[in-house]
Amino acid sequence: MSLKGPSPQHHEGSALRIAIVHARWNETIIEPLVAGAKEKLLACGVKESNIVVQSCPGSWELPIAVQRLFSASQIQNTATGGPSATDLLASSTTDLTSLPGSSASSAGAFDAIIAVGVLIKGETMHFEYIAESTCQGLMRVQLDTGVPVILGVLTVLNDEQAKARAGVEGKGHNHGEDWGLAAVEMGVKRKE
Ligand SMILES: O=c1[nH]c(NC[C@H](O)[C@H](O)[C@H](O)CO)c([N+](=O)[O-])c(=O)[nH]1
Repeated sequence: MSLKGPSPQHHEGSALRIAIVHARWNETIIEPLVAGAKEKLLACGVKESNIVVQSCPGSWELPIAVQRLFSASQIQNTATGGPSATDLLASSTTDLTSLPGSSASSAGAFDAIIAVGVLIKGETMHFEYIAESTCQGLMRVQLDTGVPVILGVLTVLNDEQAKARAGVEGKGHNHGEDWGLAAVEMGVKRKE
């Protein structure tokens, strides 16, 4: 067993509804990661009809793409102690629920969300800024909503590292599988 991977546990996912939100940059890596996560969801009993897959342009958009799955009333920005989204809605003169992406979607029914992106270091500092902001943003969404958001964002220094973490060309291990298992575990625990 790898020194690094999570120690395996089995959790039964037949009652879970899971969303996978993935970026479209570096799609030759994204695709196997998403497939690996979905394979493990199904292996744990999650119904195919309860797995929703959506995409966004890049990893920078992942936090807002995940957050827009929730209605404003499901987002409590308790992290800052500020007014909840409900308070803001009540005081707002604008009907925020009419804004695109703020519809009271059925996202509240999601038991966990997997956010998948592949960031590959280039010649500039762009990588660092996106990586930090995306990770902080996804952490904030999960704490604001109470719905586990599994961090499926690879932050690698070159293509070879990305391939090894997606199990591409028979190399390494597909981390998407770990993210699928984590989503089932956290989704089950959220319902306990
Ligand atoms: O998902 C990624 N987005 C990337 N950039 C796009 C970014 O996520 C946004 O989509 C874009 O800046 C528009 O907001 C990447 N690089 O720039 O290298 C990358 O490697 N991976």
